[in-house]
This record gives sequence, structure tokens and C-alpha cells, in this order.
Amino acid sequence: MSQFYIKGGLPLKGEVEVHGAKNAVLPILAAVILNESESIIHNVPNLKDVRTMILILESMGCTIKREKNTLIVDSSSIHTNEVPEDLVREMRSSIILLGAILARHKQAKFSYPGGCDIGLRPIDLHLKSLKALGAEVKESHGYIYCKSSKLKGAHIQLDYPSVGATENIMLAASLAEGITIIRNAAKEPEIHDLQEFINEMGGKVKGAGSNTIIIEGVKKLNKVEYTIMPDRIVAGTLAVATAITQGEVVLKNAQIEHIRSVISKLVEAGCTIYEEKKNIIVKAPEKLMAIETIRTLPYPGFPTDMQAQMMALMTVAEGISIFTETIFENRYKHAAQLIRMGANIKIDGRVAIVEGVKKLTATRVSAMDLRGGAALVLAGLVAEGETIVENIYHVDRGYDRFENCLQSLGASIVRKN
Ligand SMILES: CC(=O)N[C@H]1[C@@H](OP(=O)(O)OP(=O)(O)OC[C@H]2O[C@@H](n3ccc(=O)[nH]c3=O)[C@H](O)[C@@H]2O)O[C@H](CO)[C@@H](O)[C@@H]1O
Ligand SMILES: C=C(OP(=O)(O)O)C(=O)O
Repeated sequence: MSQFYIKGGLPLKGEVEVHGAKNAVLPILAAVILNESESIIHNVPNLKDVRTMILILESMGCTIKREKNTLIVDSSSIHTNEVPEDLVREMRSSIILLGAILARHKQAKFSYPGGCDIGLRPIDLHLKSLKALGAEVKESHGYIYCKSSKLKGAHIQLDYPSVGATENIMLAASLAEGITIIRNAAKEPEIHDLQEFINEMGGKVKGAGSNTIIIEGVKKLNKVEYTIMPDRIVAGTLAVATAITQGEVVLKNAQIEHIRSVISKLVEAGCTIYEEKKNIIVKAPEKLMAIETIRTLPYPGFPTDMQAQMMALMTVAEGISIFTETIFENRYKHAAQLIRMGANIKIDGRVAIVEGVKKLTATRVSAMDLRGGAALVLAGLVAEGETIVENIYHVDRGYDRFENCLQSLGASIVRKN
């Protein structure tokens, strides 16, 4: 298993390009199933989850070519409505394929998706919504069987603005008969990217970014060329990396609008952050201050996918910060690892109290999930001595060669196999 070896204490300095968004490209790769044609997709990061999604699509009959950051996918000869179980178990977003496969093949057989162990992550909202569109859904022996001779538009009121469920409905409803209205839809920017991709194929989706999305089903979708949005969580992670190392970094190809909630917390911690010529400039303060409260919420609230990185930052800030994780019930596994590095953290259910310490000390720690792993890397960048982060395959799910990116900013980090 690969590990990162990190020598702490070097401030990050320079410019770095933010890669395409994992959480946008994955549903978009599911959407290619719908057009039975060619999709040219630019700005596709080379992540483990993207490689898994490519393997899934290839196993179904798609042909896929990668030319640098562009994927050329031909979905015209898909021959199956089943997805290999081992691949489905590798990542959570495989569930997004359900709506697309059902729309194209009228039936689908699926095992329960895997992904980061950050909570129970049920899929009841996905299944309930597909039923509302007319699908028959049976669950038996760990498999989900869905079929529908004709999907029909419906009014769907989500009990919670689930990102994945919103995407699944958008995919299934795009080829359904009639109009679907999703109320209490997720408002994440990646939902907007999916809307734009579907519309570029000739679909009729509007409202993404608000809590009501309207999809008018069409008979056929066409070939498409599209560029994936920048990854807002990668941008946020690099901003925190800059803050924790007392650095100064220019983030290129990042959208400031997408990370306002993260920026406002970093400013509270003392950072200076502004936009210049479409770049985001992040300058760390001499002394980091604690952020009183950080509460994760659906977009545009503070993202749960940034909670771990922000916790790493607060372990070395002056004062006490209080975190409340409202999205996932088991997303503090990184805390025990940070404590091994000398952090002062107390957890009580959904609340974590972090009292900043003068310094972290290097040791061997283990990534327990994607963002928690990234948080340990950030802690390693400032810890005294050499930190070894194990199980970095988690980090590879969401960061395209993270070590190269940090090295280019002056960090001492190497991957060893
Ligand atoms: C690939 C992708 O885009 N992943 C993101 C997506 O995950 P994902 O789409 O899985 O997240 P959801 O928005 O669906 O989940 C949010 C909450 O709703 C619950 N829930 C969800 C579906 C359901 O049927 N029933 C149910 O109870 C979940 O357990 C969780 O507590 O949004 C999360 C919340 O912003 C992010 O952390 C993930 O990075
Ligand atoms: C939790 C995440 O991803 P996934 O939903 O793919 O597990 C994440 O990106 O932080």
C-alpha cells in the first residue's frame, strides 16, 4: 500500500492549477449512457474514482479514449444493464448509474454501492424517487432490481436535498415521458454542471442551483462536447494547505463563488483572500485564529467535504473551535489520527471541540477516508519531523497526484509504494 512521507515546516508558495471536479465528472460520466453516441469531455482529472467509472462503462460496452485531460466516450454499443459488483462496491457514485441505465435499458440490476465509510449512507431517497417515476424496484439478497417499460415525469418532493438522489432523478427524467419537478433539490454547483451537460446533449433541464429543478423528458439525446467545472473541494483544500503552512498561493482555474463559505471561515482565521484576474490569491496570517463555529450544511453552507481539512487547520490555531457535522454521522475518524500528532480534540456525537496547540509532531498515521486523508497530509505539512500517511488510496480517489501539486508549491512530500 502506498504512503506519503512528508517533512513539515515549509511554507507553500507559488501558483497552482485546480483540476476538474470529481463530483461533477462522475455523474456526467453516468449521463453519457443516455446519448448512445459520442461524448467529448474536457478537464477530466485522473482520479481513482474516475478510473473506476471508466472501467464500469467499458465493462458495459462503451469505448473510451483518454487524450491528456480529455475523455472521448462512445456509448453506442452498450450491451448490458448490469454493472460488475466489485466495481460498484468501490465507490459511492456508482449508484448514479441506476437512473441512467434504467432510462436507457428499461431495467437494471445493481448491488449496494460502496465508498467512504463516513456514515450509513442509505439510498432510500434514490429508490423512492425512481419509483415515483414509474419504476418497479425490488431489493433482495443485497441486490436492487429496477424495471420500467416507460418512465413517466412526476412531482418529487425530496425529504432531504440529497446530491446523489437529485442527480439520479435528473438522469432518469431526462428520457422520461413528460415533466418532472424536483422540490427540495440539492443546490450544489455540480448539479448545475450536470444540468448543463444534459442540455448540451439536447435535454431540457432548468432550475439547477435553486431548490426546484424542472426536467422535460425528451425522446433522444445527442453527441456532446463539454468542459468539467473546477473542483471546489480541491481549491478549498489548497487554500487550507496555504493557511496551515503560513504560505501564499495563487489558485488558478478556481471559482471563487463556489467556495465562499470556506473563504469566509479562512478570513475569520486571519487569512487574506481575494480574486485577481480570475485567480484566487490566498495569504496566510502570521498567527492563525480559532474559528468559533463550523457547521456543515448542504450548499451554499459549509461543505462536509471540507470539515476534516478545516479541523487540521484549527488544531494549530489560537483558541477553541467548535465543529458540528450535520450531514454524515460518522465523519470524525481523522480526529483520532490528528490526536496522535498532538492535537487537542474532543468528540461528542456530532460535535467536535478543537483547542489549538503550539505545534503538531510527526508520526505514522492512517487515512481512514478521502478528506480525512487529505487533512492528515495538511497536518503533516506543518508538523515537526517526518509524517507518514498510510492508506493514501483514499486520497487518490479525489486528488489527482496530490503530492505533485504540493511539491510544485515547495512542499517536501514523496509517495513510496
Ligand atoms: C460523488 C458525490 O457527489 N459525493 C458527494 C455527495 O454524496 P451523496 O450524493 O452520497 O450525498 P447526499 O447528499 O445524498 O447525502 C447527504 C445525506 O443524506 C443522506 N441520504 C442520502 C440519500 C438517501 O437516499 N438517503 C439518505 O438518508 C446521507 O446518508 C447523508 O446523511 O454529496 C455529499 C454531501 O454534500 C458529499 O459529501 C459527497 O462528496
Ligand atoms: C465523500 C466524498 O465522496 P463520495 O461521495 O464519492 O464518497 C467526498 O468527495 O468527500
